[in-house]
Amino acid sequence: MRLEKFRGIIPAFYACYDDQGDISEDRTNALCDYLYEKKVNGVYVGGSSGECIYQNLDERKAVLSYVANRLKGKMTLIAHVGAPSTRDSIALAKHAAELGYDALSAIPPIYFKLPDSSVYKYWNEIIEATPLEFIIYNIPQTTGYTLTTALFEKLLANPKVIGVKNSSMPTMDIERFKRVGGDNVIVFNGPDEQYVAGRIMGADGGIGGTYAAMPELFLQANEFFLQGKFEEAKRIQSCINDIIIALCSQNGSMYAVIKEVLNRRGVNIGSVRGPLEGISTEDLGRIDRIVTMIDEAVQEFCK
Ligand SMILES: CC(=O)N[C@@H]([C@@H](O)[C@H](O)[C@H](O)CO)[C@@H](O)CC(=O)C(=O)O
Repeated sequence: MRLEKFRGIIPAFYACYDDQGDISEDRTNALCDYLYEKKVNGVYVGGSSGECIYQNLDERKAVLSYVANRLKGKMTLIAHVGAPSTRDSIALAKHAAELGYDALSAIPPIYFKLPDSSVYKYWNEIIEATPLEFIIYNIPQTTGYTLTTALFEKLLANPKVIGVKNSSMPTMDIERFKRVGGDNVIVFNGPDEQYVAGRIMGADGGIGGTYAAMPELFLQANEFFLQGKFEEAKRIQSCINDIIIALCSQNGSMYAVIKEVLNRRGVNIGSVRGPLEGISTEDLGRIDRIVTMIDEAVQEFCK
């Protein structure tokens, strides 16, 4: 029961900028309200989709504050606090704890290739800095570090470690982490393209970078899974994958394209920070088509 609040569809929260590219409280609030109305189970704040890597400490603290002020008590809040140094990660963790977040999460150390002992120490120092529970973030394709089941098991010896957000591509990794952790550990599916497969392999829910562009579809995929309607789940996943491929096939980065999709859906959260590329004029017409794909899929599956 304790972990029930972490199950389901948890969109990775996007960075919300004003027209000058600064963090915008109003636009952050607008994204919070949109996700609340869509009835998602929680938000994962300040991760990859939050462009954490391109924001300074004060900006990241501000985002954590704005989201907590708007959504605390309305849904589950997870703060991603991974930063280049342990010191900054701990500062973010303490800030999130003061704001009443439900759990912390962090990528492993980046840039230098560090041994498992350093990664273990880094995560443990964050975990020990606050009373909050902790979710490990395994995303080898961006960090270059792959969490092993052995290190996962070692980390789980600390009862504050409640699970892993697994963004590696093999769904077998989900099955292995679940095997090690058992029922008292939450495993999140990371690759949105295989949400349904991840659930079948044992994931308890998902945290995803494309969920907020089409929350209705992921919530419905989750429902189909829970109802044992696997044919329908497979069909909606297939539609979602067509949309994700389109989101990733433009001149602008996937996040810039998603932000324009959201703009068309009535939520303006600005664009992306360099070096991520914004959308081009040729993208505009193609984004119209993506919005239509989402609308048609919602009409077909979410009655
Ligand atoms: C590599 C990567 O960015 N993976 C994404 C996916 O949600 C990804 O955007 C999606 O599967 C589309 O490829 C998430 O796992 C990351 C995420 O949720 C986050 O921290 O923002």
